[in-house]
Amino acid sequence: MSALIEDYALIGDLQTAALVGRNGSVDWLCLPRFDSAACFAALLGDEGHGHWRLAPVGADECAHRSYAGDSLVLESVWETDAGTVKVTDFMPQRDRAPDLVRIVEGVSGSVEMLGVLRLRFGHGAVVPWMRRDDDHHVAVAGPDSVWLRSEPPVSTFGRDFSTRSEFTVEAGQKVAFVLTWHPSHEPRPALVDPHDARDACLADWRAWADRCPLRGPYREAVLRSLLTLKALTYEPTGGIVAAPTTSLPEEIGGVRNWDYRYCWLRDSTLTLETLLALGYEDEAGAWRDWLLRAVAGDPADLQTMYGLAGERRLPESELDWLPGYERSYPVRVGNLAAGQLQLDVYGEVIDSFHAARRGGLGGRPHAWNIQRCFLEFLRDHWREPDSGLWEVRGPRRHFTHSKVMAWVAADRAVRTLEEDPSLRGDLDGWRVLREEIHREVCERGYDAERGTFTQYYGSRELDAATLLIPRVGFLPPDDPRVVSTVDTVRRELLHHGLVRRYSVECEPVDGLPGGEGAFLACSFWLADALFLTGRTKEARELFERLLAVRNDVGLLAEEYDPEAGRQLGNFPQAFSHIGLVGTALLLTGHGTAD
Ligand SMILES: OC[C@H]1O[C@H](O[C@H]2O[C@H](CO)[C@@H](O)[C@H](O)[C@H]2O)[C@H](O)[C@@H](O)[C@@H]1O
Repeated sequence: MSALIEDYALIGDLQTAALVGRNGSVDWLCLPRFDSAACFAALLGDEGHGHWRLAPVGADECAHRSYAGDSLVLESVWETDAGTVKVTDFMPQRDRAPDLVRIVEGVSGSVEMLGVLRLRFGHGAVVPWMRRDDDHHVAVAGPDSVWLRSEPPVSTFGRDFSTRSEFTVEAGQKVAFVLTWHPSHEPRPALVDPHDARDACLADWRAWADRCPLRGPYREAVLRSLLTLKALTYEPTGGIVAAPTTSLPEEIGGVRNWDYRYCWLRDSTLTLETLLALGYEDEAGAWRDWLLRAVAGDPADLQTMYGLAGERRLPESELDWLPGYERSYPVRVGNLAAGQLQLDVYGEVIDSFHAARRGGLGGRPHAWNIQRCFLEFLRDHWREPDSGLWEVRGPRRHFTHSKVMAWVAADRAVRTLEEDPSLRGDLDGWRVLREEIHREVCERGYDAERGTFTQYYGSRELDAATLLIPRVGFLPPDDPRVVSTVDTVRRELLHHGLVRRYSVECEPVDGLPGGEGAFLACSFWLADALFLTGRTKEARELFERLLAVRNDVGLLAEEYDPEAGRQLGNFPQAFSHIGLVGTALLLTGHGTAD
């Protein structure tokens, strides 16, 4: 039986990230980048697919754990009959090879410890050769090499295709393990001092967190979300991944298992707006520059997602040797949705440029050219059906949310021109375009009989994405159509107090078998819509309910099964954490609808 998704904590070095279970096992780690093959893939299989457990002999789970202050340095405390130990796990921010550091510290008594390391490169498929070299245990297979050492050296030996470390820690003693990856054709990189690295790592994260201006009741939750969003950033390029995992299921045992280790324009532009709203201009600027590089070219070739450096080919395939999280099969890498037409993306990107300008981020001369090209593309294509923000794998439709976001694109472009007449653009033509889209959405996307915006033209289905209509400024919050849409979505998509993105009961629009949990980002959007339509108390209650869904270290997956009380989907997911920060800002008077 795998650990629960919410049993994991995240550590990372701004180029990749690892998931550490409450049982002391690192069950997921891709090296050297987020989108590289995993060398620990037990998350999607079992220990034989690679993991590294470090725990007192015979103990199941740590007694409690937390991050050291506002950092990504994880401290797990183990209480045993023989004494107490603390294990500190982190990945030093990188200026060289990636390291995973685990420091065991005796707190009281004398505790026997066991480390079991099973490296399985190639997403759990490749068993490396091991050798000893210069106080290290070295694993090599093909392009990958991993070096393990401990300070002080402890008894470490091979058994059953694993590397075991057996030692005892007394109160006050420390044993530090450092696992270092590097390309196997290169010499071993310089050694990192684990204790100095810990201090530096803590100082870096704290300095970053200190820049958050938000005070008050939600500061701790917001900061953890911000730290998580920052941890999903690939620092060398400024790209931001949607989540560090692939194929954590949206339904246990189901097929809705996708690879999120890529940079979605939608998720990332929302991350940028979130960071910018809190003054994190460096990250926002790095993302904006990433975006300008990634999307350069014909606007018709715009993808919904890219690789960490803007790579375009992300072919989807199935890893048939991995059984999947709790047998949720297939495990996929790559993502077919990259090539879908999703019209909302144009609106999100242009909106983020608009937010960046208003947030004081200095312009880039070619940024406006790209927006103009996008607008011209939309003018010719906005009437086409698309796959929508939910990336349905069924037929393309005229999704109401996609058209609303096409309106956002035109609206922001018009407003930018009005604010800065020195820019070139077809102001009159774009005003007409904005008006045309608005009229059509109100005529064809709104069901007057039911009193609600619908998922797509002519459908009776609902879509929680229509909750964003007041947030993006398409209609004012007190418009009766907005108020009744919020009520209808709340009545029909609410599932044990949280919101489903759409109904999957009868003939699902997404073309996929099976169901899924409540969608956490949509649940935050309902809280926003309730707040904007004046129902502050209900908004706050829903927000508090959502805060309670976070795991013990403040992390959220994509979805939640309220009946089973379990998190579902890739973890931790940027979309959910963006939702959390957005709602907290609204509730505390720091955010506004556009
Ligand atoms: O459910 C079907 C789709 O699910 C994934 O997309 C979802 O995650 C994206 C990243 O967070 C988000 O941008 C999108 O709105 C979500 O629907 C998956 O990546 C798709 O391939 C899949 O069709």
